[in-house]
Formats: sequence, structure tokens, C-alpha cells
Amino acid sequence: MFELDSDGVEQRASTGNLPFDSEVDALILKAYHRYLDLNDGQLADYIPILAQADPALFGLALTDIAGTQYRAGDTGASFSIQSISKAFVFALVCEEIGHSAVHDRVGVNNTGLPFNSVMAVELNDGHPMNPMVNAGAIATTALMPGATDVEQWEAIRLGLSRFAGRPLELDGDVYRSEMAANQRNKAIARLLESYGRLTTDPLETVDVYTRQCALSVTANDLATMGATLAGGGVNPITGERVVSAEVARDTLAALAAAGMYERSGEWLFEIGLPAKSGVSGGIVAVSPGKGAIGVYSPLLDPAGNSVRGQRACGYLSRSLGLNLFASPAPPARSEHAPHEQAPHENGNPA
Ligand SMILES: NC(=O)CC[C@H](N)C(=O)O
Repeated sequence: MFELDSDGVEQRASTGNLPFDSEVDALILKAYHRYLDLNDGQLADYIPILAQADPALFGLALTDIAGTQYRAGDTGASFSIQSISKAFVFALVCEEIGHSAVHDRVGVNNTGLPFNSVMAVELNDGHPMNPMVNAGAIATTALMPGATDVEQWEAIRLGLSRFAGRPLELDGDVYRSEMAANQRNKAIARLLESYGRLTTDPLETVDVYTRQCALSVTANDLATMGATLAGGGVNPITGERVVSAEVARDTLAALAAAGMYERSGEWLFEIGLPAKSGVSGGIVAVSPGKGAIGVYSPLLDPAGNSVRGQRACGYLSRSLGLNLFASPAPPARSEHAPHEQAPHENGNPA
């Protein structure tokens, strides 16, 4: 469980816009320096190559829906996207086959269990529950249009590249490392097959899923991918519409429910933004209508979420006034009777 350190975090009232450019720049840098020396957490090692990551890497990026990019630290460092791919593959599949078909096959409720839980499938009568855990993500990947697994993979690679606004490539070393250690995902796919919930070849679908997780991205890419969802499906850098506004909305709802796995409730409570994490240490946190934060720092908490990433998102959510559930500041009123106290700027008592 992470704790948000509220000491000294200037909390901004929620408004329809981000503050001015220079303020965002200053706050991104502040967040970066604030957590640079935080070395809590562990590298993921169940995918052997992830244990070789440099724990010191820390990149913090924000892209707004107008396409302005803010960066601090190692925002150009490459890492495998891992589970963050689930959000964008879900969006692509919804765009292709429609929200209801995906909802019926996959679902959108939190399992309350770890992302690779086999028990979650068993407890729910073979239903994968949501697209952000492995079972639901494998079921979602299987729904990607394509005559073969090779075509499905290429459609996913191209689709995620449109979200990023640049061609994304497979990290072959990460792919091979995970393929040698992904017996559990193969078991989950076989289990889904046994319940009649997978109509593709289970092992081929796990192969495509493993490739999608091994796509190489940067923190800056994550910010732009998230900003595409924040902007109703239009990539703010390329101007291309990647998915419809409805699909962007539905994807953010699915992220809010389960993007941070069994910690999703705590995350919403503390940070108030739909987000998705991955075991390589990335997080994308989306502020609808404003922009998105992309962060990379490979030291993880026990749920598999980046420790520095969570703290930096919390800091920025507060200081930029991004929390979705915060009411906007009440308009200043001049007609107060002298004994009435004017509300504090952020709507809370001072
Ligand atoms: N949480 C994650 O990022 C998990 C992704 C990883 N590829 C897996 O299937 O286990």
C-alpha cells in the first residue's frame, strides 16, 4: 500500500484547464526531484530480464490534449510496455467490434485479486472479469480482428503505434524472456478455453499477448498514448483520430475500475484518475479533457505498481488539480455578510 505524502504538496482546485505551461513545467520538475531519491520497492523478476533493469531510472512526462509535452528525467529511456498495453488493446478491440461484444466476453468488474490470478477465473465461472488483468487481456487480444495470429499482432502493433504517434517495435529480448517463463498465462488461456471463452488457439493468443507486452515504449510515449484517450481518441501530436470518443470514454471507465489491479480503489481514492500500470515500472494516468502523465521507474510495490510512479502521479494530481472527483472552486462571492467566512480557494476549510 502506498501512502501519498501530503506534506507541502500545494493542492490546486480543479478547473477545466491545466495551469500555464511554465507552471506545469515547474511542477513536473519538482515532482521529479521530490522522488528521485526514493528507492523503495523491488524489480519484477518473474520475467527474468526485468530484473536487469536499472533501478535508478526515473522519467516523468506529461502531454496535454493540445500536444504540449513536458518532461523531466529519463523520459527517453525504453522499457517494455507490459500490462499498459491492455488498456490500448482494449480500446482498439472496442473500436473494431463494439463495446457490447467486448463487455459480454470480457466484463469490466474488478477481480480484487492479483493480475495473474487463476483463482479469479475459477471463482467467476470461467469469466475473465475485466480487460486489465491477464485473463481478461488474453480474452481481449483474442478478439482482435485478423485472419491469423500474425495479422492480429501486426494490427495491435500498428494500433498502439497510432496511440504513441510513432512506430513502436518489439523488444525481442523481453519477448523471449517472457515466453520462457509464461506457463501461468498459458494455463490461464487453457482455462478460458475450457470454459468456452476463447475461440482462438490459446497458445497462439498467448504469443500475441506476450508480444504486445514486449512493445518498447518511453515515458513520453505513455503520456502521448494517454493524452489520446484524454482528448477523446485524437492523438494530440499527429492529429489522427485513433478511436472514437465513446471508446476513449469506455476505456477510461475500465481503467478506473481495474487499471491498478487490486489497488484500484485505493488509487482512485488517493489520486482520482483512471490509470494503468505495468510490471516493467510504467504508469499512465489520464486526466480526461486535459492530458496524461507517463512515468517510468522500475521499482515496484507488491501489487506490481511502480512506487515512485505512484507518488509522482499523486503529487501531480494534487498540484495540478487533476482529481476527477474534486469539485471546481466555488466562484468568489462579494455579497457575504461580514460575519460569513469566504470559502477557502480549494473549497475546503483552510
Ligand atoms: N502486470 C503486468 O504488467 C503483467 C504483464 C506480463 N506480461 C504478464 O503477463 O505477466
